[in-house]
Amino acid sequence: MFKINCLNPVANVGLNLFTKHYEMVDQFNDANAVLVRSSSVHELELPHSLDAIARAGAGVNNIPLEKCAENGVVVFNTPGANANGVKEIVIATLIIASRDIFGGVNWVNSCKEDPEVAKLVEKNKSKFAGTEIKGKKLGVIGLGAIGVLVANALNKLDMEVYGFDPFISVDAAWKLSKFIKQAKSLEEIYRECDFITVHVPLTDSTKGMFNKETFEMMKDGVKILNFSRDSLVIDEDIVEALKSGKVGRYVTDFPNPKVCGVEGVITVPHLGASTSESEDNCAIMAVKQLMDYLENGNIKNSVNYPNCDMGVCNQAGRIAINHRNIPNMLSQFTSTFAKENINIPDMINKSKGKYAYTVLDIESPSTPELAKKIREIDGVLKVRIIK
Ligand SMILES: NC(=O)c1ccc[n+]([C@@H]2O[C@H](COP(=O)([O-])OP(=O)(O)OC[C@H]3O[C@@H](n4cnc5c(N)ncnc54)[C@H](O)[C@@H]3O)[C@@H](O)[C@H]2O)c1
Ligand SMILES: O=C(O)CC[C@@H](O)C(=O)O
Repeated sequence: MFKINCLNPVANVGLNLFTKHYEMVDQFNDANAVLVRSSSVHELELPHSLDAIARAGAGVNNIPLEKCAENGVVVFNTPGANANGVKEIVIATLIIASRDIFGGVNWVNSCKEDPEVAKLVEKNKSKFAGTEIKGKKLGVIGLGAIGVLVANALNKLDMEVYGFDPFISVDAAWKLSKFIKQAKSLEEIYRECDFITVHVPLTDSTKGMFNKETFEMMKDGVKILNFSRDSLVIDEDIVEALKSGKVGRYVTDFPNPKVCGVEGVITVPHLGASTSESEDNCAIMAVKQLMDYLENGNIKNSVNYPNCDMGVCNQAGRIAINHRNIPNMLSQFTSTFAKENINIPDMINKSKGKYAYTVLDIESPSTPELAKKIREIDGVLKVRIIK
């Protein structure tokens, strides 16, 4: 029986895929696998029972990836599963940010007792006028699952779109419309664009990328949208830039005390992926990936271990090993089986950075004694008997 803990509510359409071999548990410490959305795992001790964490979403900055890898815990995410949800909210808020729609709506609500409200509106509406997005320059930073959809969609709404992503995948490049212009540097985006939307992960190199110096390069009144992560932006600097008029509007999906209520900031309560479609897609993908890992040892869409697909085991036994990516590991695994006179008809070994993963199908059922012998090899981080 596999024990599953949910750190955040995850859509039932995903949870319902778990079969009778799975049990939901309340405690993180009792789990073999964990489903999480935005809750932080950084502060939690990883129990020995834990084999995998699946992030029902894209960003994994709430999970200690290295600590998990060291403990043989595979971390999954669900690439692209919520990208359309984010694309749609970016389009909506970009249009909202181009006029003072919220200012106007709030003002009208404050006039609700006035019997002359209709006349008042016609007299005052010019205070809330803005510009159209057609023909304006949009910079899209990060052309992954979300950035590509955003760039293509806003180009179809007649914006002149510039994209910047030095690490763009072949897959994403195929999906990008030929009308998207390639920016050669971030600086080009900062200097040229009227609107900038950012779709990169939060990493050491992207943290604080919107700061005093970068705001100085931008056009006066530039409108910035951040549906990626809070810490990409230095709050004190953007508040200053909004006050001076350098930045015209800041749309953020990550409200915090420094930006909430500041004039020119449109705070959205982390709604980027909050659509039933996105939540269902993420839950289904996360649960399927966990089940395939727990039942078959296969890895798909991990962010700290390599992908690996051995299908369903049709031999007598299967052992899965999470280990360091160092010399001499494979020969030690195979010689352990050779000493027991056990044949290995099939195996796979993959690596990703410092970590590697090996699955061996063997001609007799795996035993705890065999698993113990493998676990004792220096560099092995976890051994699981799949069959
Ligand atoms: N607001 C929400 O609810 C919500 C939902 C989904 C994702 N997100 C955030 O959006 C981010 C992007 O999501 P995605 O699904 O598009 O991820 P993705 O992995 O498909 O795309 C990220 C892209 O950023 C690029 N990139 C990385 N560093 C870069 C840099 N320094 N400059 C330019 N490009 C860089 C990568 O090459 C990749 O193409 C996630 O990491 C997450 O933080 C937020
Ligand atoms: O789970 C959510 O609602 C947000 C997910 C989003 O931030 C992500 O990175 O995928």
